[in-house]
Amino acid sequence: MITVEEALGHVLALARVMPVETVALADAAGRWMAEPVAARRDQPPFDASAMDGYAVTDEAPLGATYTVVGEAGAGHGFGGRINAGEALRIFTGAPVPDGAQRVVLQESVRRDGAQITITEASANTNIRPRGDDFRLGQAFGPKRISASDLALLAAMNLPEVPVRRKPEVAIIATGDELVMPGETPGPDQIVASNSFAIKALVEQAGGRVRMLPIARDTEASLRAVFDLADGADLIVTIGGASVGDHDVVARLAEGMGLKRAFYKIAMRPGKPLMAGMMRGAPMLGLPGNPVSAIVCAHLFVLPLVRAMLGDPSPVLPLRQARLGSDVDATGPRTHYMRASLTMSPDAPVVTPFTRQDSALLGVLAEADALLVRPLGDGPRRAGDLAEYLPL
Ligand SMILES: Nc1nc2c(c(=O)[nH]1)N[C@H]1C(S)=C(S)[C@@H](COP(=O)(O)OP(=O)(O)OC[C@H]3O[C@@H](n4cnc5c(N)ncnc54)[C@H](O)[C@@H]3O)O[C@H]1N2
Ligand code: MOO
Repeated sequence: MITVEEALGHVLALARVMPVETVALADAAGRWMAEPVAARRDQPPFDASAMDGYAVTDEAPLGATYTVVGEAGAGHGFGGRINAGEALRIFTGAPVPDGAQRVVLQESVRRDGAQITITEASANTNIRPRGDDFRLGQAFGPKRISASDLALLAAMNLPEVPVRRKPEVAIIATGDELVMPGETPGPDQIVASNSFAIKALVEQAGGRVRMLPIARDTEASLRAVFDLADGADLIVTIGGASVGDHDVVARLAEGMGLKRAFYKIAMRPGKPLMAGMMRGAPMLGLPGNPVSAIVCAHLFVLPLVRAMLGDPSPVLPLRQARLGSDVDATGPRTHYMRASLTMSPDAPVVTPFTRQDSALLGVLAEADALLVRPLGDGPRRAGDLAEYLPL
């Protein structure tokens, strides 16, 4: 068995960065920019007023008076220049006229006809200089595009963005015992669950999912479903990964050309994970136990998807917290314990649940974090520092 770190290295080595496509800005949220983009203009494109008030040519000392000579609004500049003793009525976002040194707030003047008098002096110029936000040609990205990034790209006048094509992940649940949610299970059957969590995780990471029909534990059925995965960028199977007589995924995948990178990891849950290249696409064979499959998706599927999207840091760093309870020594496998996370004044506190069976979806749904107990670690006391992965 190899360690989680070694396995991650092998998994990331399977990644090929996705090709580039161009999408409209309105469709770019959450996509991965493929290359830096350059601003097509200065922002603001002119010295702009930050307030509603009057533009004047000096420091507007208390008691100074000016004659109002015209008006500028957002989208409607004055066009001319102002001279000493003159003021321009100006509104937020309007171009500041040539000659102006500051904009006095309208609350800080008294107006009589065309005459204004300063009633409150201020050191603020209330002018946003041209290019204060960004400059023509200024580079931005590449990164995953957030809501704020969309606004910035729009302001840069970039109607389209080059992004990485979303990797398509084929998900194959396997097992004679499985039916889809909403169907009526036979007496020996259960409802397939893991694939829904894994689909959601892949989509959150920026991939898309081809959800394939459940494969039965026969060579013919698995072969047929594998054929449906043709053309996917990543194949994820669930179940049939262990040593049982009906665990046919590994055997069949190898018969179909899987070039295995590894099989079995020193981790709990998730020991019988398998990875390799199959028909030109990376394949991850996840164990069937629901929590094992979902933990493996967090630890391996998501970093692989992120690497395919060009994320330079596809593996999320572990975080530190204080243990909320004593924990036993770990055995020969790194234990990813389902845990709750609470806040205390100095540090977060991570407390593992008592029940850690890898079949318990109810416990997983309660969990905020996976407490990472390194393999071979001794017993630890409440209050000791420990590492966790947020869920
Ligand atoms: N003799 C041994 N038995 C087992 C070992 C072992 O080392 N020696 N490893 C155990 C571990 S650890 C795990 S994890 C499981 C993994 O087994 P498989 O990957 O072969 O998974 P299955 O046998 O197909 O299923 C296990 C369990 O999970 C349920 N399952 C499967 N797929 C789904 C799904 N899509 N949704 C919900 N539940 C699913 C399935 O019904 C089984 O109950 O093997 C141990 N055994
Ligand atoms: O590794 Mo299994 O995934 O412990 O339940």
